[in-house]
Amino acid sequence: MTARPVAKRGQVIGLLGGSFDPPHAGHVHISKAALKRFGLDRLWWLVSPGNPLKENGPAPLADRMQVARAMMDHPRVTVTDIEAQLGTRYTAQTLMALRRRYPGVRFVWIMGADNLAQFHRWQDWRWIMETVPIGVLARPGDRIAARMSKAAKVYARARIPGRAAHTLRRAQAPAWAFVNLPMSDQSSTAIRKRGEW
Ligand SMILES: Nc1ncnc2c1ncn2[C@@H]1O[C@H](COP(=O)(O)OP(=O)(O)OP(=O)(O)O)[C@@H](O)[C@H]1O
Ligand SMILES: O=C(O)c1ccc[n+]([C@@H]2O[C@H](COP(=O)([O-])O)[C@@H](O)[C@H]2O)c1
Repeated sequence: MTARPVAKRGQVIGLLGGSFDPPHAGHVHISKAALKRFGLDRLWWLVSPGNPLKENGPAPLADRMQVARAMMDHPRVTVTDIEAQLGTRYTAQTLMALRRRYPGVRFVWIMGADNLAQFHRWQDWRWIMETVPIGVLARPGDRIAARMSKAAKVYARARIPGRAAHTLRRAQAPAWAFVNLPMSDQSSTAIRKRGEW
């Protein structure tokens, strides 16, 4: 386990949860874009003990952490295994625990478009929507599915236009923004399929 990340009151911290099995250039790309487009002070990579919706468990957490650290070298990004420390796996539980441990810090959930498309399958997804602002980044093949998703429809009125994405940091939930950006076609599945991990 690693040291718990430090955060100051008033900071706006983006949370990029993921299996990172393995981490890749797409993660680095969206992290830099998220910092900029959503006006985040910091971004934490929450390297998950295991996605609760995925049947096959990922590679050992220590291996994924090591590669993530080597790959994501940026002064405002922290790679952490805090979910394993908190004993949480579902995002709603993680957010509850983080909000308790970091009073005065504003958290923004960050995800790729593929996750918005499936978001309504997550545990307590409405609570997540109504508790933290959500920043969504375009991903090849998933933009339409994301925009047509149940979560996008149910919370259509809470959508902030992409050009105003920088206001997400101060927005009251429910609030979400979808930003288009030059897309990366990198994926962990493809890397695993090629036998490179
Ligand atoms: N190329 C990409 N473009 C946009 N978002 C991405 C990209 N790769 C990953 N993400 C986002 O980063 C977060 C963590 O992704 P994850 O670790 O699952 O990688 P992945 O490539 O999606 O893995 P897998 O193929 O195993 O599902 C998710 O919110 C995912 O949507
Ligand atoms: O809470 C849930 O029900 C839930 C269901 C699926 C995925 N998540 C989270 O979404 C993030 C992205 O997962 P993944 O496996 O696509 O990288 C990661 O932090 C998971 O814990 C969370």
